[in-house]
Amino acid sequence: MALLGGHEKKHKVTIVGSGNWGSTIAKIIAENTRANKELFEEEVQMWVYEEDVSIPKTSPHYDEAVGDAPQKLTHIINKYHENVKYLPGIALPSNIVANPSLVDAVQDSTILIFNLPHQFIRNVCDQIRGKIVPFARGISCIKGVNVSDEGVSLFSEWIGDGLNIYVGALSGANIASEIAAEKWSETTIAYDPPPMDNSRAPTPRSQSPNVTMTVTEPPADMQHRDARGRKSKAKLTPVPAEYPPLDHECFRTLFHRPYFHVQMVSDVAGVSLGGALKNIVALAAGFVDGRGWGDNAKAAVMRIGLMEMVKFGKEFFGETVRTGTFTESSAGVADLITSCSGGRNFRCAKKAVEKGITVDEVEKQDLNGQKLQGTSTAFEVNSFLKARGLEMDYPLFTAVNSILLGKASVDDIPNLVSETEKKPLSIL
Ligand SMILES: NC(=O)c1ccc[n+]([C@@H]2O[C@H](COP(=O)([O-])OP(=O)(O)OC[C@H]3O[C@@H](n4cnc5c(N)ncnc54)[C@H](O)[C@@H]3O)[C@@H](O)[C@H]2O)c1
Ligand SMILES: O=P(O)(O)OC[C@H](O)CO
Repeated sequence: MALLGGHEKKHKVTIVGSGNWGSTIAKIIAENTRANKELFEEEVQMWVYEEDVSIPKTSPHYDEAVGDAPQKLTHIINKYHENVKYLPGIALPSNIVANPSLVDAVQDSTILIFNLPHQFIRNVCDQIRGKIVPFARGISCIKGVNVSDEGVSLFSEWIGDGLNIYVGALSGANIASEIAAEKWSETTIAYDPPPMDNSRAPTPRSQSPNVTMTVTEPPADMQHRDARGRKSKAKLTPVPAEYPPLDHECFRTLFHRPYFHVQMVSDVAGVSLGGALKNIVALAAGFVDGRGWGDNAKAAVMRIGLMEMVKFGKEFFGETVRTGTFTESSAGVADLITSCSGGRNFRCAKKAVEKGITVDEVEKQDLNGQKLQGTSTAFEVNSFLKARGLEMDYPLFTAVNSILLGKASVDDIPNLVSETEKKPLSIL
């Protein structure tokens, strides 16, 4: 029987991750699957890294009979429709199912949303490799880059290559707590549909989208290209014609809300790098603010940081990366501004300088299990630059890493970045 959208099957969506941003994105998606039942299964699976959590006395869900006794986080989310640890005070739609089993949560899902701190993604992908729908497509909401001996890669591509699926990227000026409270914001989704998705695959014999199903191999000329324009390593399987197309319109419908406006673009590298590298700049902004230097100093590190973000993108991902993604989209300059105003990296770096303690110590004391991405990204990007003798070409990124390691102080920043003042302005 054909469904309303003219397709026999609907997409099933799983959110892999349930932290501050993961739970917020789950809320957005569950509202949209409920509103677009012709395209999506209403129920949304959310994989939760299981923990024992005590409900605080101040919570409306505190039960005298249970008291402070720890309960499973998945049980709490499914019973009270609230992630009391990572997104307290926000009602989650009842069509979100918190699932502690990663393999079970992703089973039969045709859309996978990866949303967890980047240090955990490797282990997660290892567990689900070969256990997902072969024609699934993904979106990575992770703000970080993957650095190895071979070089630097985007998490969207790293996940896609590992799982043999295509993965786009979502990033923007998106402080989760504001969006969860339905305060208006914008985001950018980079999705560059594989060519085979434009000429749909024949309907497979099996009626169930399980992993043993055989699907026709795409012709060689349908090989997808990665963000650097090279042939993608992922061996993609076409999406069967009985599903709604997984195109810009479909993803916009899945993510766009009246309070969360979506711009669709194709520059996956620019969007991903914007989200990852701004975290290093936000630490710098926190350092100078914590030192009491005020808005002029903060604007200076943001200016230099933006230059280094664009330079890094062009130098290591080639001309396919668009300068406009950094200077015009929510994933670029807008995210830089919001992160340097009220993000966790900014706030923790500021407090570290004010209190004379390390950023890691503030993270442990203040964030209740949430994870900063800027500290590890600063370290990873520095190892990558150092191995290539390029530290001095990125003086702000290098200064942030040196301050984190205790090898430089905030007072050194003006001298460390002063070479940038001698550079001529580029003509755009
Ligand atoms: N929070 C925000 O405002 C925000 C906004 C936009 C993007 N992001 C990005 O989204 C990504 C996810 O961030 P978040 O804010 O949802 O996470 P978070 O900082 O709230 O991190 C905690 C999450 O990590 C999980 N976790 C802890 N130990 C784990 C383990 N060993 N294995 C797997 N998971 C484990 C926890 O269960 C929890 O879900 C990050 O890349 C972040 O930069 C965050
Ligand atoms: O709180 P942060 O520093 O992880 O930043 C959150 C978001 O990335 C802002 O867009």
